Amino acid sequence: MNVKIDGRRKINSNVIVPPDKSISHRSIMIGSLANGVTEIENFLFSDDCLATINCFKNLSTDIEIRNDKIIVKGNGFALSAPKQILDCQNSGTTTRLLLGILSTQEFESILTGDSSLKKRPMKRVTVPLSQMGAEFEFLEKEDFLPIKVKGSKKLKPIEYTLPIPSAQVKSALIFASLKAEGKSVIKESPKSRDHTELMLKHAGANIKSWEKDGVYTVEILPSQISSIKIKIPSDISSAAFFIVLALICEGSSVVIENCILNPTRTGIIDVLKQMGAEIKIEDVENRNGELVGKIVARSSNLRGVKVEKNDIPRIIDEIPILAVAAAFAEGKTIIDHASELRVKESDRIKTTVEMLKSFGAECYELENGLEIIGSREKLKSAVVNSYKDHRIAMAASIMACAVEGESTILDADCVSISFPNFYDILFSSTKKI
Ligand SMILES: O=C(O)C1=C[C@@H](OP(=O)(O)O)[C@@H](O)[C@H](O)C1
Ligand SMILES: C=C(OP(=O)(O)O)C(=O)O
Repeated sequence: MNVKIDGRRKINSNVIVPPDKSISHRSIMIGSLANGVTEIENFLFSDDCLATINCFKNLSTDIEIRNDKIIVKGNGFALSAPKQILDCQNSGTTTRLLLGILSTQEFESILTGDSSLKKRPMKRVTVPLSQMGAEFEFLEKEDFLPIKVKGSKKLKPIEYTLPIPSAQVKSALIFASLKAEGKSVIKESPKSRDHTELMLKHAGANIKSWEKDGVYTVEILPSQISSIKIKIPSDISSAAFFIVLALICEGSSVVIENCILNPTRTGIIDVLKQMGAEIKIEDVENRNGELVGKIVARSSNLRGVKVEKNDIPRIIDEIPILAVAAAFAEGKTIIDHASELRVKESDRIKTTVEMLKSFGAECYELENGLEIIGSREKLKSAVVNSYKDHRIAMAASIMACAVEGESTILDADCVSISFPNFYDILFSSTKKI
C-alpha cells in the first residue's frame, strides 16, 4: 500500500497513542512463564506482538482475548515442544527473548522470520546462552535465522558484560538465568530499557538491579514467577512521531496522555528539549515500577544538537524521527556511536539518510551515524521509499505533513508492525493549514 499525504498540515489535539510494544511482548512472555492467570489490559495488537502471541500459543500456552483483555494461563515454565516452526515474522524482540526462554526448555524448536529478520544477527544471544549450556544450530547461515535451539534443565549461571547495551540480549539472559543453578550477574553500560527487570520484580522474581559509576548491574537468582495484572501504557516510541509533528508544523500542539516515561525510554524528550523544543511532562505516576504520564508539545524553533553517546540506547528507535526534527532545525545535528541502527528492520543509517534526501534535506551518512544540516527552506514533497521499515515509513509521513505539496510513502502498510492505526490517527488529527 502506498499512502499520499497532502502537505502543510497542522495538529491541535489529543492523540491516543497505541500501547507500548516492548511491554506488550514481555507481558505475554512473563504471563506464559508465571504460575497462574495473568490479565493484560491495553495490549498492542500489532504484527510484532501478534507474532509473540502466536509463538507462545505454538508452545501450548493458553492465551485468550476476552473483552479487550488478554488472559494468559501460565504453567510455570512448563512449555511444550512446538508442533510447527516458530515464526517470529519481523520481530527482533520476539526472537531474541524467545531464544533466552527456550534455553530453559529441554525440547528442540526451530525459529525463523521474514527476509528482514533473517538478516539480523543472533550470535549476540546464542554465544552467552551457549555458555550457560543451551545448544544452537544455524540452519542456513552462521549468525542468522533459521535457528534450531535445544535448552537444558541444568543451565549454568552466567557472569556477563554486554559488549553493546541491548535490552533484547539482557532480557534473553535474564529469562535463562531465572532457571539456572545459581546466581547470574549481567552488566551493561549505559543502561538499556529495563522493562523485563521491572515486570519480573513485580511478579516476585528474585532480581536486584543497580547503577554505579555508569555501569548497570542485574543480579538474578533462580526464581518462580507469580501471575500479575498489567495495564500497558502508551508507547513513547510511537508518541515521538506526533511530538515531532507538533514541533515542526506551524501553529500546532499535541497532548499525549498515559504514556510510558521510564527514564530508559525518554531520551527523545531530553534531546528534543536540548534542541529547544517546547515539551512539558505532567501528571507523572508510578505504575508497578514504570513511570507513566502526560506529554504536551507545541511548535518550536529547533536548533541542531550533538547527541551524547550515552543517550544512544535511550533513543535508539527514535533516531529516524529525530533526524526529521533535525532537518527542520537551524544548524547541524550529529548522531554518532549508533552502529546498532545498521542491524534493525533496515539499515536505518542508510534508509534515514535516503528518506531525508528524497525530501531535499542536506544530510550525510557517517560510519556509525548521520549528520543533518537543517534546511527548512529547501525541503519539498517527495515520493519516498519506506524500505518496508515501519519507523522509516512513519518518520517520512511526518516529514510529508510539514512540507508543501503532495508526497507519496511507498509500502506504508509496514506501520502495522508497531502502530496499526497510524494513518487513521494522522489524517483525523491533522488538517491543512
Ligand atoms: O527489548 C526491546 O523491547 C527492544 C530493544 C531494542 O533493541 P536492542 O536490544 O537490539 O537494542 C529496540 O531497538 C527494540 O525496538 C525493542
Ligand atoms: C527495532 C525494532 O524492533 P525489533 O528489534 O523488536 O524488531 C523497532 O521496533 O524499531
